[in-house]
Amino acid sequence: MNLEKKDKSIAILGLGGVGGFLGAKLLSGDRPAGVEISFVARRKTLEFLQEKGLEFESGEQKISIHPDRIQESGNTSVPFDVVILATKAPGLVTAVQENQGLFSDKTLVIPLQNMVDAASRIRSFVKGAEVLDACIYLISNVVRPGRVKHLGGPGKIVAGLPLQNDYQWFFSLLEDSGVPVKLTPDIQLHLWRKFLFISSLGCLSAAFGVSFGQVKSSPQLIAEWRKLMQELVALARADGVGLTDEDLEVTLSLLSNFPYGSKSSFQLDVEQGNEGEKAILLDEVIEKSWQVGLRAVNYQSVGELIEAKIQEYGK
Ligand SMILES: NC(=O)C1=CN([C@@H]2O[C@H](COP(=O)(O)OP(=O)(O)OC[C@H]3O[C@@H](n4cnc5c(N)ncnc54)[C@H](OP(=O)(O)O)[C@@H]3O)[C@@H](O)[C@H]2O)C=CC1
Ligand SMILES: CC(C)(CO)C(=O)C(=O)O
Repeated sequence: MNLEKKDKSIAILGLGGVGGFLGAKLLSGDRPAGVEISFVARRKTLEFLQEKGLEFESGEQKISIHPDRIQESGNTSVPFDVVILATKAPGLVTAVQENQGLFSDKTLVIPLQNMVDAASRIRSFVKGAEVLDACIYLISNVVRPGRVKHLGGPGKIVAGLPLQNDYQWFFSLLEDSGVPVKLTPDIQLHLWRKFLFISSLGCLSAAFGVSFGQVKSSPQLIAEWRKLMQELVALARADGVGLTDEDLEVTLSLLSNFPYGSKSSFQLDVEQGNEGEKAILLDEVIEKSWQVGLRAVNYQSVGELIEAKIQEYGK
């Protein structure tokens, strides 16, 4: 890859499943000398990274990785060329607000949360930086703070088209590091299709305490899942995004890509008595449906079951 004369800098904010995966890929790949990579972390993750670096496991590969710089979240002052946002959805806006030093009007910002509107929520806090709608196809979890295990998925990033052409070096670097990239004008459709899967299956599996395999083998659960997806399709259409019944069938078929015992991360959170990304995956679906005159009654029903489970497991 040819770099321009000016050096380039990349910050990853949030070093969990997604941030750790990308950090490990970028740092263990064939990185040109002019590219600096920094981690922005907090609490136990920060301590572990400072002491031991990032421990990353994928299949047979087990590596320990040290970025060029590790910064404490909330204590950042130098703007970067690219900032990857990899916190969970509920903490996204706060993380951005408390790290405004990372951004300038020359920065490209890539939020990777499972949300349909992450970019628009943070745009006013990033000092005129360009923010791309984006998502990542991956299964990668924190084993303990600072230690990340990649379980599956290519880590492919799908993003909207940047307004300027200045960022090709970054997308080439990702590709060269083994992270596939697709830039598309249809990013809203991609985000909604992903959300269709993550939100409906996450809520269903959390509400009934079932693995993906159990869902697949139960006609009754599949019927419940369809009802949730129909409510999302209606909401997407009200939002001007043309999800179709075919998207719903494709989403159903995605279950075959997962091992029988797979669980959604939302279900794992609920089983720990945590809300996890409930605000985005469930509460806002109900609220936004209401705002456009739809009644997401099936989401409301699973919401009650999930609330009871959080109370039960949280005791
Ligand atoms: N994991 C996956 O395979 C996939 C996840 N996603 C989505 O990507 C997003 C991230 O998920 P995931 O990586 O699993 O989440 P994790 O919880 O594993 O990682 C989030 C990390 O962000 C850190 N963080 C939160 N707030 C801040 C802050 N203010 N400053 C610095 N660090 C912060 C957390 O630290 P702390 O522990 O201190 O809170 C944690 O280390 C979610 O929206 C998820 O739905 C999408 C596709 C796949
Ligand atoms: C479905 C899965 C495990 C993989 O994309 C996921 O990301 C989630 O549950 O949030």
